Amino acid sequence: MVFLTRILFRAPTARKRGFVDKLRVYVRGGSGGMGLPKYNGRGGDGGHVIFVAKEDMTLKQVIDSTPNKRFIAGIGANASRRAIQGDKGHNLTVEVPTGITLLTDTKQVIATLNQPGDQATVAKGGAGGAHWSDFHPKKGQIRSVTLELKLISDIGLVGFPNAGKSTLLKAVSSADPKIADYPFTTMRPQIGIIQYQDLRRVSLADLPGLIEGAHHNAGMGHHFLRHVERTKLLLFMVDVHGFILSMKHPHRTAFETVALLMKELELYKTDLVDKPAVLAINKMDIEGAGDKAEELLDKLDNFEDAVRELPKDMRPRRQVQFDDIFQISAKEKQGLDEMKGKIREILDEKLEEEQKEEKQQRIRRLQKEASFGRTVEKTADIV
Ligand SMILES: Nc1nc2c(ncn2[C@@H]2O[C@H](COP(=O)(O)OP(=O)(O)OP(=O)(O)O)[C@@H](O)[C@H]2O)c(=O)[nH]1
Ligand SMILES: [Mg+2]
Repeated sequence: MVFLTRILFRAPTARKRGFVDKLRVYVRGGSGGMGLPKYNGRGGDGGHVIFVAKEDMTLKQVIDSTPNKRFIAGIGANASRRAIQGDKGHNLTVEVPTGITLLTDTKQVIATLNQPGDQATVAKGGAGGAHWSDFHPKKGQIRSVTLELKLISDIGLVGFPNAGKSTLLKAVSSADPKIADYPFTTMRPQIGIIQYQDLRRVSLADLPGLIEGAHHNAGMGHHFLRHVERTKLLLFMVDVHGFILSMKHPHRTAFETVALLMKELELYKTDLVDKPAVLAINKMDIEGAGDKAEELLDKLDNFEDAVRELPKDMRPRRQVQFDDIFQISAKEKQGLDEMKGKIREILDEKLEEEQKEEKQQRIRRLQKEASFGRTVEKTADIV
């Protein structure tokens, strides 16, 4: 029993399983080369450290390739009698996963590399010595950079532990996640692909379960929520029977888990609450589920009143508006086809809106360019 309790309450970290989604590295641009006063020679500039996004790359591979996590570019060559202009130091190009955000120690974003081939200079080389610097070279830029990986997926699954998220992922995609009857079975995000009959593919990310206080690092913490930041749709999932972490913890009803999920989301980032979202009420195959689902739907319909009945620290400030609510059994594969169909409609609508918006932006840009062209012509006429 003592052993079991330990398993249940240890807040596991994904790192233990070798999954890395955050990495801090040291980067240094090359120093410039010395100038040569006698011949007015100029030292070569130091090389830059450049991060470039590559598809199918993991942060683990970055560590494996450079275990000391230090990336240093080449120094510029000194000017000499034979080479008045010293050679430039070589740039160091480091391949990193696509979907990486690069941050300074003060959490300022240096760049986000969303597409394969996107690149960012993370440490500039120092200028070579020349007459304007008294022939003294400059040092290269030195800093620590944190690489944060955000998975790219169409749909992000958000739910308490044991809600059945992994069971759903397995039921609707070819992914084969671990499923078990204890909390925090999933310890790292995993993506599955839902393939529709017309071959349209939609990706679904299964994340470790969230519990109340996740923002204080309870359970697995809420840092995995970063992986839903760029999803197009949030799929909330609740066990219709609610959740209990252990006998020592209070039982939370399905409505309470929904409210707590909304709260954790807004505590992580307020604008996550505005993302399109749907709710899956799971485990409808178990006896008594119908009444409990009714109760939940009722409370969602009267959200403000229902929330007021909750203790203050459990109340979300804002309500996530669900575009649709489904009653399913992930285990028995009931209601999944309908849910998949509706989800696809929502995603397609969103895609259409995005394309329309892109088109309008293009038109606006072209109109702007055209009116700029006219202005230039008019100016030319006047001259
Ligand atoms: N009766 C029933 N059991 C289900 C259903 N969906 C999942 N379960 C069971 O619920 C337990 C938890 O399922 P998981 O899919 O591992 O839950 P999870 O949300 O991924 O949990 P974490 O990874 O811990 O966050 C397992 O024992 C599943 O077999 C369902 O629709 N009906
Ligand atoms: Mg799971």
